[in-house]
Amino acid sequence: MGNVPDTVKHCLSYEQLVQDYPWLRRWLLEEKGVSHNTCTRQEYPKFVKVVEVGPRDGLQNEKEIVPTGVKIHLIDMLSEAGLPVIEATSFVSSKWVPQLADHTDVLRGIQKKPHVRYPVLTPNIQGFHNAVAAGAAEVAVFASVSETFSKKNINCSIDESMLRFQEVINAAKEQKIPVRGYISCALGCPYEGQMEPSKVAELAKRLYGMGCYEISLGDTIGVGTPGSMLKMLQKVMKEVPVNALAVHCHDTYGQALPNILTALQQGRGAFGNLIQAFHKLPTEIKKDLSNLIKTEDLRYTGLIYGFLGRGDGVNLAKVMEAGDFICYALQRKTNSKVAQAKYKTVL
Ligand SMILES: CC(C)(COP(=O)([O-])OP(=O)([O-])OC[C@H]1O[C@@H](n2cnc3c(N)ncnc32)[C@H](O)[C@@H]1OP(=O)([O-])[O-])[C@@H](O)C(=O)NCCC(=O)NCCSC(=O)C[C@@](C)(O)CC(=O)[O-]
Repeated sequence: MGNVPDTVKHCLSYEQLVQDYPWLRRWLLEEKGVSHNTCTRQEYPKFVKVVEVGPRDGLQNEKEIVPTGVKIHLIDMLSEAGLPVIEATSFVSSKWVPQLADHTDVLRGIQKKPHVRYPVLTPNIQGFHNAVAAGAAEVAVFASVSETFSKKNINCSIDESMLRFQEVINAAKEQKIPVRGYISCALGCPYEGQMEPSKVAELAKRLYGMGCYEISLGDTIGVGTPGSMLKMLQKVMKEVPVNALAVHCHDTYGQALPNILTALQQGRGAFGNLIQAFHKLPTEIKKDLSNLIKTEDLRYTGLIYGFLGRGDGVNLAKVMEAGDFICYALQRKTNSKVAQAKYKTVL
């Protein structure tokens, strides 16, 4: 591609720029000897699955208990918006996460749509049994690559957590219930700092080997960059098939979107999201710096770059309505850029 700098070559809207600006086209051709036809776009997967985690991850650390009816309505609105997977709640200890103590009522109260999946988090066999009794048809276990984080989050070592998860996975297999596996701190831990990509890969391999159908790699505190994401994924992809990987990006430093785009360029097909509400995890673990990428923002980018919106049935306006609803219920201002944008006509 001649002397076109990498930054331009990799600019996602390069083709559009060249089309829109004849002087740029002429300059490239005459000065640099580059025909615009030789420039290619970055490739994205044809299909990207969005796992909406707002009702669980977004709400789990709200100090004031959100009424069960609000949670149910939020999930129903997200179902109406056409999102294919909505993580509904967690079957964890109410002493650890009081906000989600109403997990059974939430799961029983929502209007389940036939084509929508509603996974729930289950840290152990007790959580699994409770979840199944409440009607869960899919569950997720959540490990961490950091020993300290594991202790603080689920009160056991990584090895102990694996024994618990194996128990959950075995029971789930018997009932033909699919299990997702999360790995927290894949790009950094609030206690231990940087994590070795090879350790993430090893843990991902373990969880996948144990029977998780998908491994979601969590940038739990949002410290990743496209560079560290790429490095980590390259290791993990050697151990787990690419179509069984997902990313779950927090946006502490505003890097979630570039990190997701980097992952998508490697072929990842799924990632966790959050509609507009602020995201907070147990304050001790995440302070309130971290917030997940907003579904509206991700979807907007996806529509523009073409990796979302190809007849997948997700309605951005309805996702935004759900965001407005939960922000109103929590009396928060949205921090979604798309929701804040004044001019909506482009949508
Ligand atoms: C794992 C435990 C339960 C261990 O907690 P523990 O205190 O070690 O549990 P235990 O086995 O010693 O039992 C103590 C009590 O908890 C009860 N208990 C035991 N298990 C359950 C259960 N499943 N559901 C309800 N109750 C339960 C058990 O019955 C007993 O009750 P008691 O006899 O005292 O009345 C606890 O540490 C816990 O609930 N942790 C969850 C914390 C959490 O949800 N954190 C946020 C998750 S988000 C995340 O991890 C990151 C993610 C996924 O978003 C991705 C990313 O961003 O990286």
